[in-house]
Amino acid sequence: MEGESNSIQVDGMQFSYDFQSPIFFDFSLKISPGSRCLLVGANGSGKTTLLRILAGKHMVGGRDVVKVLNFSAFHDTHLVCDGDLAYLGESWSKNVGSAGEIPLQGDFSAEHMIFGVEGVDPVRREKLIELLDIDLQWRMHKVSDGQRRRVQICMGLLHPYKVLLLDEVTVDLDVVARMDLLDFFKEECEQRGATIVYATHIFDGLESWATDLVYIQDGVLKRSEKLPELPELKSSPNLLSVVENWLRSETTIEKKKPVIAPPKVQKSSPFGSSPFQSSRHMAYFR
Ligand SMILES: Nc1ncnc2c1ncn2[C@@H]1O[C@H](COP(=O)(O)OP(=O)(O)OP(=O)(O)O)[C@@H](O)[C@H]1O
Repeated sequence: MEGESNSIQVDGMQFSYDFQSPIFFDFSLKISPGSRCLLVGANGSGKTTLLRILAGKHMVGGRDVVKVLNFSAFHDTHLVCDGDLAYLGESWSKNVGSAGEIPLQGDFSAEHMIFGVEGVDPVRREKLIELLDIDLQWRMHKVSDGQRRRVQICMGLLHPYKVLLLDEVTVDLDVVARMDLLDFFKEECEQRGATIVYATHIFDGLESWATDLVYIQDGVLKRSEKLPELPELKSSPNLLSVVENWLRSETTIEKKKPVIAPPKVQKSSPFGSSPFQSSRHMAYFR
């Protein structure tokens, strides 16, 4: 089967928040194993939404529409439970700490947070603590945003994922931490065949880091290319100027037409019946 060769495969996806018109309409994407794929696009183009869908946080379509490692991102919960699929997104910055998306109240040390994750290879844990220069005595409610972010990243990487989804997680990191982390990710892809999708607006040092580039505009896939083969990169000084040119020359995409009427809420189902609607309410139980 063709899908087996891709770490991520999206076929004809449609997604809308609540009863709004679809952000994604007939959206398809393939990402191969070992890729370090940059996901770029203007603010509001759908990067976070796409990553959250890939992370299994929204139910979209049927089992075959959004596949990660050839399993359904939403339905096959073992992807996340076994650590094969990891997602690093929303910042903990406004919370003391966090267990997934649940904010924690209280005085926790970095050690308490990191060593609270079970079933972890101690060598990998030590490596990450060292890489991210984490002081285990840090009190999570007193550290800086960047220090808190390091603990969040460390916890998210403790299990050796096969697919890692990153939603601009390096934004609070200093340049040394950022570059060290990018090197670590590269090593993970090259040595273990891990696949990384990284949504970012910061392109420093990424020309030689990324293998693939996906550009979306208003939920539409505009480009999906191998980075070394990107023609614009041959005539531009860097990736920043390539992406800047793309975003500056964006013209309004004709509004996508919803193909489904807003579902009538049926008595038998509190959530309506359309398989295309967002099912965030279900994600809350995960
Ligand atoms: N929870 C939500 N409910 C309704 N609409 C939403 C929700 N989250 C995002 N949107 C809308 O979906 C669209 C895509 O948002 P998304 O956050 O995916 O964009 P993005 O590309 O990640 O943007 P940024 O670069 O600013 O992070 C935007 O128009 C946004 O207003």
